[in-house]
Amino acid sequence: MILNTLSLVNYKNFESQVFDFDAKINCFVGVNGVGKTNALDAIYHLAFGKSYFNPIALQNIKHDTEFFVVDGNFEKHKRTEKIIVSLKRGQKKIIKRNGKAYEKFSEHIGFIPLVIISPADRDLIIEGSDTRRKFIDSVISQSDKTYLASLIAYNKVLSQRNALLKYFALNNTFNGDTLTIYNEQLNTFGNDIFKKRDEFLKIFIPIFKERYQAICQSKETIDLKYKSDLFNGELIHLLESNLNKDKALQYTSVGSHKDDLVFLIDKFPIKKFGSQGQQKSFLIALKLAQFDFIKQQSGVSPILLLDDIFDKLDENRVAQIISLVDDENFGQIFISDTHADRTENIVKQIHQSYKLFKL
Ligand SMILES: Nc1ncnc2c1ncn2[C@@H]1O[C@H](COP(=O)(O)OP(=O)(O)OP(=O)(O)O)[C@@H](O)[C@H]1O
Repeated sequence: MILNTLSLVNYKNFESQVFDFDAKINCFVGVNGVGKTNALDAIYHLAFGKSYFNPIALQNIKHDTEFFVVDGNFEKHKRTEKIIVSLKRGQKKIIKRNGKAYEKFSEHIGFIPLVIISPADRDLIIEGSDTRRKFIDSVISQSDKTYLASLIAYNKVLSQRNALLKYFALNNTFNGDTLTIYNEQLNTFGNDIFKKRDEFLKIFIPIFKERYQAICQSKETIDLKYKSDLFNGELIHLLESNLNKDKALQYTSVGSHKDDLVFLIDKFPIKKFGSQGQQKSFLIALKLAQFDFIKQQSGVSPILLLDDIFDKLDENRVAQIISLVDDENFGQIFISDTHADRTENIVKQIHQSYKLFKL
């Protein structure tokens, strides 16, 4: 998977910009606030139809302008694929592949395999469990369309069940029949989600551990565990046995929407006991494992976006990451960094062609 050219019109701080990329390594360098991350985000936008950093679509349009257009020419399986994402104020976002607009954006997900490593990944460690579920979900749904469908269906039934529990409490009433229907539906979709998350993590965790050990050279041990209510039994039974609690809380307190990932370093939570460099190494390992998994599933090397990853890492860890990128069959890589010299020195050590874009 290669992005050959990228053209931006009114995308964040870019008024009009065209990039002609190298097939291997591309570096955006420049001072703070010049648009390095925005350039990476534009590439992310082409793969996922949305920004990685700013979920409010309208805020990605350049201030005081009416629309943005992000236009990329990719090469996949030796074919040219033109992806255009555009948004005009007051209208719906449009994603086109080779001139044809998608009816459902979810159909596009996975078409451009891409992994981003960014300082914003820290949210995976410090924020709530929904951030970690979104991470698992985004990895699985890049290679499994039915997973995304189960997830959407599960969330729909979940909000209906929660609304019903609220209605019961508000009107001091109860109707077990409607609840049973929701329980059965949640059970079907929830079991499917649990099975897929479990299967995915059984493959993913060993890859992740290997990646971490390669970066830190076995100085510390880390672990990643899947936590789910569904390890304690079928969801339908859990929903039944928690009914009184759910009625009191007025929401569904068990199920796949409570799943989490536990991150440990030397058996303790990394959030509290990991140093900044260890946390960063953990997140990079997580994302590199995501890269490996997607590559394994799709047979295509995802595009790798490395946003500001060299800060806070010691020379050894940077060297390890470089040798990983050098040794193995990585595809195209985009790097952003404030230090042009540092970046150039680093990429020179990788025996691949590169282009440096001074913004
Ligand atoms: N909708 C928008 N319209 C205009 N400018 C925007 C918009 N959204 C963000 N910006 C500008 O983009 C700039 C930030 O760009 P970006 O995050 O890409 O910087 P960077 O080069 O990665 O900086 P750093 O080195 O600090 O990480 C800011 O100046 C911000 O005001």
